[in-house]
Amino acid sequence: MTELSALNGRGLVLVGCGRMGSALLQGWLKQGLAASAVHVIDPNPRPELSALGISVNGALPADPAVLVIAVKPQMMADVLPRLAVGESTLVVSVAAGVTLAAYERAFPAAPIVRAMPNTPAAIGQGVSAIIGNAKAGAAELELAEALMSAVGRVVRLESEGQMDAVTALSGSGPAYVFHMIEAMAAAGEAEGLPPALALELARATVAGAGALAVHEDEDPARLREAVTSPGGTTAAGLKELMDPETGLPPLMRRTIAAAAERGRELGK
Ligand SMILES: NC(=O)C1=CN([C@@H]2O[C@H](COP(=O)(O)OP(=O)(O)OC[C@H]3O[C@@H](n4cnc5c(N)ncnc54)[C@H](O)[C@@H]3O)[C@@H](O)[C@H]2O)C=CC1
Ligand SMILES: O=C(O)[C@@H]1CCC=N1
Repeated sequence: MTELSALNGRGLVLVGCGRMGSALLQGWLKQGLAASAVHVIDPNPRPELSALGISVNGALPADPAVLVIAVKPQMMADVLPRLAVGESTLVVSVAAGVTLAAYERAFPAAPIVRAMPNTPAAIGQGVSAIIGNAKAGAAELELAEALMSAVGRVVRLESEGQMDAVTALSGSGPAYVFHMIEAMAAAGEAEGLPPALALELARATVAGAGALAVHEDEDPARLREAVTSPGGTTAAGLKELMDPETGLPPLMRRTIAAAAERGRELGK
């Protein structure tokens, strides 16, 4: 695995240091990237960046090892024409929707990797999917994997065509899970629990079930069955939740389809 300290000589430029950019940056600094090697471009930078010794909106290195783009897709038309890198800089973008072809128009000589992380990256528990363009060889993909591994797991995609589905599932997915916590808590309240208690139970249940799902590395259907006593409470609840017409499966199908479609629109 590539060591991020290997970037300290030529440096890394981060364009956009909001929620995702700063989560990545924290991971990189923990993995040995020197603050002095980081150059952030952001019109609204977080104040703590300069205190860390990071260059903010200053002069950029002529030939950085990596250029990471973490601005909103809607900003891309404004941002890309202001950036220029050559063939020896790896471009990594985490933006939803925007295609490799769009980055190739801006950086025709560069190896380019699209990465799709998610917000648990902020605590090192993210999952990112990566896909590179034709100029991104084994070394570049390994470097991109090292960058994204700093904030969690990494999977490599077989084709860019998978990226909108990935974005809809794992990129946006934390929001669905957070909403499930909200919905479970609201339902607990409706059954008479005090709001704080309902929220604490919902949050701890989702966290515990998530941890168990990963820890056991078992089919989630088996884990579900282990909760479900015949004729018991869970079976009664699941009868509603798993209803093929009105339950979670068709709802999740529509949810992920809508998110994937939005990704395709953002890429146009
Ligand atoms: N938030 C999430 O869950 C995820 C976000 N992403 C992608 O990450 C990217 C950033 O999203 P967030 O961090 O959530 O947004 P954000 O709004 O928190 O951060 C965007 C940052 O870009 C900066 N910015 C705006 N215009 C700029 C410009 N012209 N030059 C440089 N910086 C500029 C803003 O000041 C802000 O700090 C998006 O493309 C999004 O699709 C990907 C995966 C998950
Ligand atoms: O909502 C969005 O567009 C971004 C991409 C995945 C998560 N947040």
